[in-house]
Amino acid sequence: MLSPFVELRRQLHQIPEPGFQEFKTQQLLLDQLAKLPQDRLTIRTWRTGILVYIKGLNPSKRFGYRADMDGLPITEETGLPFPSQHPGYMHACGHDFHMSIGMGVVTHFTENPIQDDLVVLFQPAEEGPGGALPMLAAEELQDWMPDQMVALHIAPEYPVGTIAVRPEILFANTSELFIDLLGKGGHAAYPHQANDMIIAATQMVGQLQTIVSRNVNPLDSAVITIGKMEAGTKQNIIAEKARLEGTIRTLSAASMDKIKGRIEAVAAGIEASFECQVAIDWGSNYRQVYNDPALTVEFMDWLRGRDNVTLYECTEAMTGEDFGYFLEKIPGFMFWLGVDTPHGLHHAKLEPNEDAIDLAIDTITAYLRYKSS
Ligand SMILES: CC(=O)N[C@@H](CCC[C@H](N)C(=O)O)C(=O)O
Repeated sequence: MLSPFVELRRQLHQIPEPGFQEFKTQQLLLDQLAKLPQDRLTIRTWRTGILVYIKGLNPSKRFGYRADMDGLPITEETGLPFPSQHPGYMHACGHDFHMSIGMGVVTHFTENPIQDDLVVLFQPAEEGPGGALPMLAAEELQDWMPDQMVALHIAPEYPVGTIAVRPEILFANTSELFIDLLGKGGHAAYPHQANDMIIAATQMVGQLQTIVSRNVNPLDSAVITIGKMEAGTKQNIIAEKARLEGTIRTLSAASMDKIKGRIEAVAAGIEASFECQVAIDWGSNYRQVYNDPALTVEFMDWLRGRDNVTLYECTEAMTGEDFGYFLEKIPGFMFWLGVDTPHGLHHAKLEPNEDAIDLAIDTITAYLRYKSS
C-alpha cells in the first residue's frame, strides 16, 4: 500500500506547471489541506502559492518549512506509469517531492502538534523568475514571518537515507542571461550583402566560454552556461537575428560583478567586429544559499544520533535556489535529500526513489519536535 504522500507526489508529478502558473498544483494542495483537521490550521493563498499556519500548543517561536512548486519545460522520458499530463513539462527538479514532503509535515503537525507554531510555505516559480523574493514581501506573510527556516532539495547522486549538508554556502549566486543579436538578413548566396547573426552568436558563445577560464580566479568557482540558442528561419536565408539564453553561477558576489562586466565587454567587441547590435538582459538573480553555521552544525550533530539517516558533509554546489532570499532574512538552512537516481536534476529521465519521501517527513518532523521541546 502506497503512503498517502507518495500518492500525492504521483498526482503532482502529472501536472507540472510553469512558474506563477501552478493553478492545478495549488488547487490539488488546497483540496488536500481541506481534508485535514482544521482546528489548528489557517490557510492563505498568495498568487499561485499557499501559506499554511499550524498553531502549536504553547508557542514561543515560529518555524518555517518551504517547498517550491513549479515544473520545467522538459519532455518527460521516464517511462513511469504516472507521467506528466502536460506536454513539454516535467517535474524534473523534484518539486513534486518537495511539496509532498511539505504536505506530510503539515499533516503530521495537525495531528501531533508541538509546542511552537509552524508555517509551511508552498512557493511558486523557483525555476524562474523567482517566487521567494515577492513572497517574502507579500502582505500575507508579514504577520507569519518564521523565526527559523528549513528547506530541502532532492539529490540524485546520494542513496536514500543520506542527508548531505554543510554550514555556510550550499548553493551559488545566480543570474539569468538573455542576449539578443541583431544584424541584417539576406540571401544565402549573397553573404557580402548581409550580416549573419549565426556567425556572430556562435563566436560570442565561444568568447563567453573564455571568461571563466581566463578572467575568474580558479579558486573562486564560477560557471557560464548557454542552454538555448535560437537563430534563422530557413537553410538558404542568412539569419538577421539570434538569441542566446543562459545562466551565470558564482560562489562570490565579486565574481558575479566581474563576469557581468566581461560579458558586456565581449558584447561590445561582437558589436564592433560584426557591425551588429547586441542587447543583454540579466533576467532574475538569486542570492546564494547561505546556511546559518550554528543551526546547521546543531542539525548535523542531531542527525548523527539518528539511526535511519547517514549524514554526509558535502561541498558547495553551483545550483541556484531562491530559498537563498529566505536565508538572507531568516536564519536556517537547506539540505540535500538523497534520492538515488542515475539521471541528474533537469534530466528527462530523472526518477527519484520515492522511499525518500516518508524518510524526509520523519526527519523534518522529528527535528522540529526536537527544536520545539
Ligand atoms: C535547484 C535548481 O536546479 N535550481 C535552478 C534555479 C534556476 C535559477 C534561474 N532560473 C537561472 O537559471 O539562473 C538552477 O538552475 O540551479
